[in-house]
Amino acid sequence: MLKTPKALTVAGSDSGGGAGIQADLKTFQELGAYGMSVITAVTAQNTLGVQGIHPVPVEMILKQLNSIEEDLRPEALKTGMLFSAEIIEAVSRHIRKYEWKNVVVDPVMIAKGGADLLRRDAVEALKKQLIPLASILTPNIPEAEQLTGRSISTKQDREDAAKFLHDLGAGMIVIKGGHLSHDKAPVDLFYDGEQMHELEGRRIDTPQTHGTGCTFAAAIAAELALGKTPIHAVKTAKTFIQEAISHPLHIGSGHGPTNHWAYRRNQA
Ligand SMILES: Nc1ncnc2c1ncn2[C@@H]1O[C@H](COP(=O)(O)OP(=O)(O)OP(=O)(O)O)[C@@H](O)[C@H]1O
Ligand SMILES: Cc1ncc(COP(=O)(O)O)c(N)n1
Repeated sequence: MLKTPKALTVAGSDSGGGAGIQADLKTFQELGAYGMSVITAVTAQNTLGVQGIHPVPVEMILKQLNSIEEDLRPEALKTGMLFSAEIIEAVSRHIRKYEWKNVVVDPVMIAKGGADLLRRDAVEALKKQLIPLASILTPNIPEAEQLTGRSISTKQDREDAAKFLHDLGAGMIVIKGGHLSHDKAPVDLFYDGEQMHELEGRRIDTPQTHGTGCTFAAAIAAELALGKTPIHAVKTAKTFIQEAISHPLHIGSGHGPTNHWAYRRNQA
């Protein structure tokens, strides 16, 4: 019997469906991994912004993790919005205890509209507890600046930041280029612990970029669950997000979601 690849997302729910758990599950499905979720926080959210955040109690997060551990152990997992130091510590302890492999950490901090998705006092827990467990860490440029305490403007700065994060314990790092200035291509920098690779992209001038980081990290996790190598996984994720941004859905009147089925449609 063929084994079904299973991928888990540990993240916040986005009622608007463009980011968080909802974006992750759609991405897993499109890439052929069976998707599972542990919800860390419920957000009331749409394309205009975040209207409310309700963190899930830690005991309930642990119950969700244990239910999956006992019966449905994933081949890969992805973390997104973790909101507090308490949640980061509980999730990290679980990953360590059960030696979960293929851990993609998207260090979500601030939503596109400016809402805090991670408490400021939780950054240290992220650095100390979770980053050392990351097989692949995927900060955007402002997140990499927060984690390294350095400002990042040049390519050399991005390479130095990737090395700094590797020294914190992350196995591999992708510094995403979405936040580079608008006249620049959104090149992502992938550091595999030995070599730097540039993941080329074409900038699409659109406001429909809600959940791009979630989708990108979820695509990496799905590919790792399918048994692909890290370099293959990040390259597929880059193509996946490029297609998803290139074929927007025009939903809502703010930062709309990307189009998760564009990749598969273009492969067909
Ligand atoms: N306008 C764009 N055109 C093409 N690719 C883009 C664009 N914006 C982002 N990307 C790509 O999308 C991926 C996610 O990058 P980004 O820097 O937007 O992450 P993020 O800020 O964490 O996203 P989010 O916070 O929305 O989840 C990267 O591969 C990046 O290069
Ligand atoms: C639950 C959740 N997780 C992550 C994001 C980040 O996505 P974006 O930066 O596009 O708002 C979000 N808005 N909501």
